[in-house]
Amino acid sequence: MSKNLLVVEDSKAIVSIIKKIGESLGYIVTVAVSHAEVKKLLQSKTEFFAATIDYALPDAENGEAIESILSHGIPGVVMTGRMDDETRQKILAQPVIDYIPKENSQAFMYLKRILYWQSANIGIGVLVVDDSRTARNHIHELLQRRNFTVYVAEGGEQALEIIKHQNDIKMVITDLEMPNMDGIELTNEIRKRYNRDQMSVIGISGADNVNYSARIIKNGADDFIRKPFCPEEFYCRITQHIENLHNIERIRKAANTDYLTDLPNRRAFFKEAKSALESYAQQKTVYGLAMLDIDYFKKVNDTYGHEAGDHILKMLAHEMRNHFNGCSLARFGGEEFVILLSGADQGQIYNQLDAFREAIATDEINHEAHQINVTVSVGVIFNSVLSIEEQLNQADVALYNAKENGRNQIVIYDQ
Ligand SMILES: Nc1nc2c(ncn2[C@@H]2O[C@H](COP(=O)(O)OP(=O)(O)OP(=O)(O)O)[C@@H](O)[C@H]2O)c(=O)[nH]1
Repeated sequence: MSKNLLVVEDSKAIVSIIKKIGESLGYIVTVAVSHAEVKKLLQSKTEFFAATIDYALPDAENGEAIESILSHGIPGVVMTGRMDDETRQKILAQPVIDYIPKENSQAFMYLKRILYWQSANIGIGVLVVDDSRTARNHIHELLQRRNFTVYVAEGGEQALEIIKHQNDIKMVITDLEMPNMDGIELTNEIRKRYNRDQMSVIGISGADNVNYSARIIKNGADDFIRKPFCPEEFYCRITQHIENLHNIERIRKAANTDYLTDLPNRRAFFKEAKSALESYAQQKTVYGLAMLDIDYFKKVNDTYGHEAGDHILKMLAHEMRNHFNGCSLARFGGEEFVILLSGADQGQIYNQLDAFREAIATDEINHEAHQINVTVSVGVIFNSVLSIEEQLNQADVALYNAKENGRNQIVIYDQ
């Protein structure tokens, strides 16, 4: 669902930039050019997810709009042309999401990141570990402003218990000096279970010991923040680490996904299928491994064009997801797909595959002005003790036979 963003700004040029940024991130943007307009909007029924607030407005030159907005529980990012330390301190003394000096175009790039993460942070868990309640509460409050789901622990053992049960946790912020298990031991324990691509660990300490920062990083943490810290620095570092995790996840997904159909690719399938076959063998589950290929696909491309061919591949993947929900699916390349499915017995698996074959043969796929019919041939192998590669070869032999026999049919590999 789209979220409302309130943009408080009296410069038309800046309004237009922030509006574009907000809309590019899917926000519905409402603009107020004065404090009077802000007050009016705050009386309305619109619920604002966040606000960007210009510090100086014609009728509120000293940041009065900030308090109005924050007092309505709306998280606000303050944008200001004033660079003096007094203004900065005054703004940061209030519970704002962040403060951005409008120095150059980088300020707007930074705003875009904040607005993106303000929404994307929902659902990301961060665990705060500190034996001091005051310190815990302070960090908890800072993280909540950024919409993270915050968990707290008083020490290392409790932290490990929470991590075990909450799989949304992507970051742990830990104090270093704690009784029983300290931050360094905790970091070590976390790294035995999660690598740096999976969870970020940040150490925090107010101790004078200058070796702490290097020590915790050498023990597996990603960063160190010295207390007392200013919220600005805290937010910059947190955002950077969350972005790193997100980028790694994106790269991993891209490496394992077929760009056209969004199905797992060959590499991802092998990994998934190997562990599925192990568990089928242990539990004596009946399964079928099917290779599927679109018939005369070259002719489809030649007749309707490559785009129509792409559309058919996407539609076929969509239908596969509908028919084989919960099974391992993949596009192996070209017009070739793989399905690994379990069932009560071979007959039931065969019928499931045949229902799919029939649905594809019956469906008309609309592309531009054309209604296109395609059929698929399938080769399937049932439970086997051979390696996955060999099983796939045998399914491929069966697929070849299905093509030879006239296509639009399923052939079972005769073991
Ligand atoms: N549109 C589109 N076509 C693709 C893609 N990948 C492979 N192809 C086409 O798929 C066709 C496969 O042709 P062939 O291997 O001759 O097989 P076929 O025409 O389907 O014939 P049979 O498999 O024997 O029924 C070729 O024309 C490829 O260009 C793709 O990503 N998009």
